[in-house]
Amino acid sequence: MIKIAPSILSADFANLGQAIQAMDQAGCDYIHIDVMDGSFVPNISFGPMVYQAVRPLTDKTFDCHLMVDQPERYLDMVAAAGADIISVHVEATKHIYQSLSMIKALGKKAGVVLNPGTDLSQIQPILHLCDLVLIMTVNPGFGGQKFIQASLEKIKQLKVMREEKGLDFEIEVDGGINFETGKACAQAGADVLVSGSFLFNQTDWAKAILDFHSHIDMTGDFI
Ligand SMILES: O=C(CO)[C@H](O)[C@H](O)COP(=O)(O)O
Repeated sequence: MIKIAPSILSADFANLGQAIQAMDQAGCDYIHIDVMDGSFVPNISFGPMVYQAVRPLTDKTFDCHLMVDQPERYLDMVAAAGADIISVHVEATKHIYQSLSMIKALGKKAGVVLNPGTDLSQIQPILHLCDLVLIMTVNPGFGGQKFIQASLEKIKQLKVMREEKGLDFEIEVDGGINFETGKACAQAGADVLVSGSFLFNQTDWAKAILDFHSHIDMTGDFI
């Protein structure tokens, strides 16, 4: 079944803990937490100390998206602070093989992320190290942007690559995800939908998560 990962970038920061607990109760699968450094992306968000503060509030998987240059510098810290999946941008490091190996050595699931303009060929040599591949469906840095339709072809190609190589990493998508774009991504091959502004703007989060599932159920071929 498709997994739903609320991006807490769209939460009310004055009540961050409550928002995470409410999404947990609403039935989400992962909690997606963006770490932005103001350099790799033009925005600044949460750091390891925020992970540490909210970690005791839920048992859900913390899905850490590192939007930072030289992510190797932060792997120890986010791992110790409670991240379960740690994803690094292939564009942010000269040493992607080493970064993924370090994440694995820390006992965490390793993910690689591709910006919309990055070709899948960039990650071909390291796919066997990945538990998750995150396809950005907007340019990273901000919530509330429009889904980039060309991402669908990339998701389809990645699914084919996974089958051809006999691998089992999850395919995650992030940016502009609503019921329609989420359904299209699931049809293309996505396993995990990150949703920020659309999900947080719904009045009933539990219903919205169920609705994500029912929208995707309707197609019948990926549940
Ligand atoms: O990584 C991100 C932006 O860089 C996000 O996870 C972002 O929060 C997605 O938000 P939305 O669903 O509103 O597009």
